[in-house]
Order: sequence, then C-alpha cells, then structure tokens
Amino acid sequence: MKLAALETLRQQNPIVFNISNFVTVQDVANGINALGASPIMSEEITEAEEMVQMASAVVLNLGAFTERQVAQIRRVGQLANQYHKPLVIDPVAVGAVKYRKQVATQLLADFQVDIIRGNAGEIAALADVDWQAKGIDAGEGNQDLVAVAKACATKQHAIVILSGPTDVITDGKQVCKVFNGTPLFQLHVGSGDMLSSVVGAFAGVLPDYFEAAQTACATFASAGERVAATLSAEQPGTFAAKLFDELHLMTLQNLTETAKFEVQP
Ligand SMILES: Nc1ncnc2c1ncn2[C@@H]1O[C@H](COP(=O)(O)OP(=O)(O)O)[C@@H](O)[C@H]1O
Ligand SMILES: Cc1ncsc1CCOP(=O)(O)O
Ligand SMILES: [Mg+2]
Repeated sequence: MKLAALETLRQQNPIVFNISNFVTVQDVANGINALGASPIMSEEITEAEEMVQMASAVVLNLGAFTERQVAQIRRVGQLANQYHKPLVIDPVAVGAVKYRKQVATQLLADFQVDIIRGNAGEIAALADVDWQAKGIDAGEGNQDLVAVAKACATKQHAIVILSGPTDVITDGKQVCKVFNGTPLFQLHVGSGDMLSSVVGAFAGVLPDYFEAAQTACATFASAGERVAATLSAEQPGTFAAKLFDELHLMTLQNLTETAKFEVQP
C-alpha cells in the first residue's frame, strides 16, 4: 500500500474526467477537489476526445444513465483505452435492475476497464453470483466477499474493489482488505460515487492500479473514520460537511496512523 501517494496526488493535482450522475455530481466534484485532484464533468460526446486527452484518469459512473449518455460512455471508454488513460467504472445498482446489468455488461465488453468499484450487490451481479441487492445498496447475500470479488475480477479482467464495512480489493489473485470506515458513510448518498472518483484520482498518479485502488480505499475510509470519531451522535449532515474538510486537511501522518489493512499475496 502506497499511502505516500496522497502527497503525490496533492503535488500533481491530476485532472479526473468523470461521467457522473445527477444525484451526486456535486459531491464527487467537491470530494476529489478537496482531496487535491482537479475534477471535470461533461455530458457532451462532441468534446469527449479533448476531455480524455487532457485527463489523467477517467471515471464512468452508471448511476442514472440515459440512452444518449450510454453512447457517450461507450465513446469515452474507447477513447480512454486508445489514449491509455486509467479507466474506473462504478456500476450503480446493476444488482437490482436487470436493464442496468445488461448495459453494464455490454459496456464492459466494448472497452477494457482497469478498476471496477461497487458494493457487494453490484460486484456480485457482475460476477454472476447469487445475491439480493437492494436498489443502490449492497443488500443481502451469504457468499464469501473475497470469493465474490475475485470471481468478478477474473470474469471482467479488472481490478475489483468490493466496498463495504471492509473493503476488499483484488486483481483476482492477490487480495487487500481495508478495515477502516464508519457506518455514517451509508447515511450519505454519494459516498460510493465519491470513492470511485477518489480511486480515479489515485490511478492518475500511481501507475500500479492495484496499489492505487488500495490507497484510495484506505484514504477515503480513514477520512470518514476520523470524522466519525469527532461526532457525538449520528449526524449525517455534519458528517458530510466534515468529510470534505478531512479529505482536504488529512495529512500523510494522520493517514498512516489511521489506516488499517492487510495484503495477502
Ligand atoms: N458499515 C460500514 N462501516 C464502515 N464503512 C463503511 C460501511 N459501509 C460503507 N462503508 C464505506 O463507505 C464507502 C462507500 O462504500 P459503499 O457504501 O460500499 O458504496 P455505495 O455507496 O456505492 O454502496 C467506502 O469507503 C466503504 O468502506
Ligand atoms: C440515489 C441514486 N440514484 C441513482 S444514482 C444514485 C446515487 C448513488 O450513490 P452512491 O452509490 O454513492 O450511494
Ligand atoms: Mg454506489
């Protein structure tokens, strides 16, 4: 795990091109901006090539796509491959809506994604593992999460982040678990979307995408955990506001003291 990449990220201020959803776009922009990256969003296919060329990383969020946006996403994904830009996908609610799974599966066949970031319900769906996802949430299942994440990574030929109380990050063989976090993340819609773009920001400065995925998970979950430790009750609004502050203020030393993880070769 390369926690020092937090400082590299802040020095390099990578441009992260996000195709976002209308629900969480502002959280995503402000979240990665506070951390030290430079967000840019676009809904226009005509400028896709310029956007991808200028970006250090590309994040495709499938949270609320339309047919028109799917065409844009396909083009941006193909351009990211052509220009060798790290490509992250967040398959929102593919475990709960059959149409979303069909579209996501087709997109994953149309271009090569480097990192897939989803909750257990979403990653199980892309691994074709039985699971009861609930809308945008992880839902219920009794399969082993490491096995689910590995199956998804192998099937989709990508690094997979299965986020939740413990984040599981795998390339299909090696596994890293990040134990940080707080249940307050679940009280703020957009936590997962922010994490996916934080992953893009780290992939924009760390050429080893497996390391980038791990570091992003540890950084984001540690920031939330540090905020939760300052609250005296479940305060979703205060949590969200302080999360932006912490993403900006957290030092490498704070991160190193907070991060709890294990890597299995
Ligand atoms: N119960 C929990 N305890 C601790 N951290 C959590 C919990 N649930 C989610 N997280 C954290 O919240 C962030 C967003 O993940 P997740 O909730 O899985 O995404 P999504 O919003 O897409 O469902 C991650 O950093 C994850 O570690
Ligand atoms: C509520 C909602 N509906 C469509 S996308 C979206 C946001 C999902 O955000 P997250 O997965 O980060 O909680
Ligand atoms: Mg999500």
